[in-house]
Amino acid sequence: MREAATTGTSRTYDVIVIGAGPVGENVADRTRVAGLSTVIVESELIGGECSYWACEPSKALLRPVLARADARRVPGLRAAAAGPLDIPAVLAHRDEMTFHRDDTKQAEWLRGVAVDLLRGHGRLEGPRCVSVTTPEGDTTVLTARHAVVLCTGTTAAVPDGLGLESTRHWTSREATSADHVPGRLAVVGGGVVAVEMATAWQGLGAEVTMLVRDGGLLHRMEPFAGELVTESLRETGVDIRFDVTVTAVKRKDGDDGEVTITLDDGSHLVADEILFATGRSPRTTDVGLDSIGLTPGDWLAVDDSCRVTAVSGGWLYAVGDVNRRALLTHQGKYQARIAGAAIGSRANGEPAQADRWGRHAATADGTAVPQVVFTDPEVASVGLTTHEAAQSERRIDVVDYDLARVSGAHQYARSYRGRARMLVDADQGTVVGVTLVGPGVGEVLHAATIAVVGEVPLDRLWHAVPAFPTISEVWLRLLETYRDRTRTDQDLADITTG
Ligand SMILES: Cc1cc2nc3c(=O)[nH]c(=O)nc-3n(C[C@H](O)[C@H](O)[C@H](O)COP(=O)(O)OP(=O)(O)OC[C@H]3O[C@@H](n4cnc5c(N)ncnc54)[C@H](O)[C@@H]3O)c2cc1C
Ligand SMILES: NC(=O)c1ccc[n+]([C@@H]2O[C@H](COP(=O)([O-])OP(=O)(O)OC[C@H]3O[C@@H](n4cnc5c(N)ncnc54)[C@H](O)[C@@H]3O)[C@@H](O)[C@H]2O)c1
Repeated sequence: MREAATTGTSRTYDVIVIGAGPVGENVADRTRVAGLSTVIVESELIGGECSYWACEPSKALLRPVLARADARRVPGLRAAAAGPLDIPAVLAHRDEMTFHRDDTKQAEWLRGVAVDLLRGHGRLEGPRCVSVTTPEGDTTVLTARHAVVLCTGTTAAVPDGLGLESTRHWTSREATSADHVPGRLAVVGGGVVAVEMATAWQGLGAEVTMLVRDGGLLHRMEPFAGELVTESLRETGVDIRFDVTVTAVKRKDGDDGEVTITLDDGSHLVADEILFATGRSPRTTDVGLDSIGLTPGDWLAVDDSCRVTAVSGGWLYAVGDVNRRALLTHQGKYQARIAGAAIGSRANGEPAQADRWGRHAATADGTAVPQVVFTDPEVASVGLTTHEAAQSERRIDVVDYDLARVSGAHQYARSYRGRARMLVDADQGTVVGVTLVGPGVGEVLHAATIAVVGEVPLDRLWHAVPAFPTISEVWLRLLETYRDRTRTDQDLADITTG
């Protein structure tokens, strides 16, 4: 492969990546490993949303809250963990985890893997052509020999019609970077950001009210997940109001005053801050989609190798959040490894292995996306939910187990509350979905992911023995429950007679 070529303010590379979030970084690494000269364009910070305003800071805020909740359930620790959290220490830890929003180390990493970095805003100017406007206002034109990869991620979506353009409010960025605990925080939304941020800020001392338009929290997951999280948030003092819509938001005395929120039932709520955790929009409004016949602001549909399906010539890829397949860092990085390898093979004239579970197909996006929601209790899921299974053609058996009956859970916490569900494809005899809700279940999830991705027959899973006494023993209990339930009349006759 050829190295980068420079003429004046024009440069040619094999691959141009726009957006140096976790996904763009991984695409660039993989195309470089495949021997392709690669440039990455970043308009803000290398590391993207995840490193500075999403995964990392949110988990740094949540960790002390969840650790304290866990400690309070361990006999002998309750009194020691009764006190308030050391807020300056928590916020300082959060700032360390986000490197004080300094991306020097990430830039060094890019240099180390021989990826060129161009800071500025990238825009398509037609097939394989990208212009980059630097912060100083200069423009560089880049041409790609093989591929342009859009990894521009998403921004917070807020409702129209509330005048939010001129009313100070929080989105996920402010909720993860605030430097003080608000007295009263209203959280609009009932999805993942809403429940995590309500957990964090209530735990840090705010009085949180959740305003949820729909009838439950975490509505894309198994209903018992949202129910258990609701119960627990309410116990910690969060006021959760379902089936309400915000109709007006007004701040007193300009930017600094309290905010009055009007709801569609005519009631009002006064808070110090209001967080809109109401989903995401793709960052495609200003990336030159119109120059290639696409609509600015749209999500970018891709095939399993992450090639944009609406563009001919096979040169444009969209990887990570921006393709809407799974808005999760780990899944975007998985796509990045696959797309990077596919670009490498295609550039070398080799056919892509894009069949199901092939090297160049992000097959797991459709069957086995793991997710952990860091609430108390945690929610961990992979594969199908019961609702999704009902839409499929498959014959599915649903197996439930009360996690409180697992020995490891008893050891983990007194009065452990949790629940597990396993979905079995009755014809294949394999696990196609697992949801676990309970303290500490996040670390148990990967076994489920392996079972689903590996399509491990239940007959073989019996030989995967969970250590005693761990929460993983839930696997044995789920298998036993399924076995006992699916015994045939003949089996039962054999048992009673012999
Ligand atoms: C509060 C919150 C918590 C989350 N927690 C988790 C979690 O615990 N686990 C998890 O898996 N996921 C989590 N997510 C989701 C996760 O943040 C995203 O899935 C992930 O950041 C997507 O990575 P990405 O690289 O596709 O996009 P991003 O991280 O958004 O990065 C895109 C990059 O592209 C740059 N860019 C955009 N347009 C241009 C342009 N025109 N020119 C140059 N550069 C451009 C941006 O500046 C940015 O750096 C969370 C999200 C939120 C909001
Ligand atoms: N731990 C994790 O893995 C983690 C943590 C945070 C975020 N994320 C990812 O980030 C993505 C975005 O999360 P999110 O919570 O912003 O989105 P979401 O789609 O999960 O939830 C959005 C919520 O806002 C509600 N809503 C939408 N429009 C509304 C309106 N106009 N008024 C009132 N309510 C409205 C929806 O009903 C829903 O409850 C998720 O897809 C998730 O995968 C992951």
